[in-house]
Amino acid sequence: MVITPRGKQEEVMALPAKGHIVVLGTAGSGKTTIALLRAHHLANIPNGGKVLLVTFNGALVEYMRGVSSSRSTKLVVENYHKFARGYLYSRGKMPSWNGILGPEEKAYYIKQAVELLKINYPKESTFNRPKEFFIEEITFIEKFGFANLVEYSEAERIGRASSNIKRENRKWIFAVYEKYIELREAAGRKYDWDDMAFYVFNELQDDVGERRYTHIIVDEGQDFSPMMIKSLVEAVADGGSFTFFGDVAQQIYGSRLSWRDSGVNANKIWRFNVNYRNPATITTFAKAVTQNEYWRQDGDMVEATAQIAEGPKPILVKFSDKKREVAWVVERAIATGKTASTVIICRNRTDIDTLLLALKNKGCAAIEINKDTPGFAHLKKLYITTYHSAKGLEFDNVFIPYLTEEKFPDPDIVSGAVSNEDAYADEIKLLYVAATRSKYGLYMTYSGALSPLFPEDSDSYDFHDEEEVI
Ligand SMILES: Nc1ncnc2c1ncn2[C@@H]1O[C@H](COP(=O)(O)OP(=O)(O)OP(=O)(O)O)[C@@H](O)[C@H]1O
Repeated sequence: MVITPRGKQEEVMALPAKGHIVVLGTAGSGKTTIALLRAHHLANIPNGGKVLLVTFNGALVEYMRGVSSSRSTKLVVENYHKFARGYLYSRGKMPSWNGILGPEEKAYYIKQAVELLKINYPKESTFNRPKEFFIEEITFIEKFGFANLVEYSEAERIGRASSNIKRENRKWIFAVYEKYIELREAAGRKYDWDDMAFYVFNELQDDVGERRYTHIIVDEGQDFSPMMIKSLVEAVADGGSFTFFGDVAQQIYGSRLSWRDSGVNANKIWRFNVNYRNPATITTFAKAVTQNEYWRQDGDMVEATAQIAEGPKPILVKFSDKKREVAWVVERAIATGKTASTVIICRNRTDIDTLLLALKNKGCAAIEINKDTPGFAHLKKLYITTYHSAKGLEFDNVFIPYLTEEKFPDPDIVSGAVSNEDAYADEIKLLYVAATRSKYGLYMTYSGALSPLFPEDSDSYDFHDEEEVI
């Protein structure tokens, strides 16, 4: 389908190919579409330089590759970590074996660092805080890229409801961070996934060589850390352009940090407020999600003021047990998947496995979408995925099972978080993302008690008991 950019989309397409551009848009407002179209446009400038289109989600990288039929050798689409590894490798800073520390090992070394400092400072109570607290705080230091204690001490600690740290105690946390780096290096690991961007940025600052990319475009930018954005801005060639597309309502990777702290310097912020994907019935439901008590308001959020599509009101069905719930979801999803693209969105692997098995028993092999899904395309088929991997994608019909208190918010996330409020505020955005994937139908189910993250506004959906639908 050929898409003609409209309104503000058209204005963004026509912006000059230099400087910084920021586009904030509501779900379905064409951010990805315009990111792709602009990337092609820039890559086709005669004698122009190369273009890098970066997105967070691997499934979306594949989707974008699939959507762009006219492949230009000047356009590269990849996720941030591929870019970061490639760049560090090109500078001789990436060990050929895996030099990146995974999250579990990171947690292990941070714990070790705390234990070692405790021995040296037995009276310091900061070291008695839970391990999760240190992991979260060190990740914050990494994502911001504080180079020293002074920078860290002066920073406002944003995006966190509880456990404020007294400024005078930040030195202890920074000491844990430094000890962690020391232990990590002794084990031969140069980076973890959260601080690679810091090293990329520093390396770029020393790198006087020619930049590979003249234009860099970021899609789903709300989930990039300030340091990731900073490093991409730094990677642009002189006279080139950097364009940021994002939606703060869809920030689902728990960092709660703002693009505003990343050194992007745009004269004007473009706001896309026309939703081309969701019917008004779904934008009304999505809005009700943002009015739940656990949702944190953000001035950068863009509300949909107009919709193009039409569709039925979302439904919520209550079942007496999970078995019946799964049976209904499987039967209905198989039926709609025969005539329209349909997805079942789950919170975790276990739920996906349960549903895959139930689908298989009904003779249906659903297509699983994950970060490695090659050449994903939205055919008239049944797909299954997680909330996280559904990000950026769209389907005619969306099924969201298990919206029960017991499963959503995910109890593992809540128990591993420093505060319940933070975990709830992160989890509720998953529901917003999942609901806004739908171009037509939205079918939600639960058994037992309804999730506290579900909208309180019951006018935004139709409620049914199982007897009414079976
Ligand atoms: N100008 C347009 N005319 C017709 N359709 C459009 C237009 N712009 C976008 N669309 C369609 O709207 C849908 C949503 O677009 P897109 O996925 O780019 O939005 P998005 O802002 O990236 O959404 P999200 O943030 O929710 O993932 C797509 O099906 C796209 O083809």
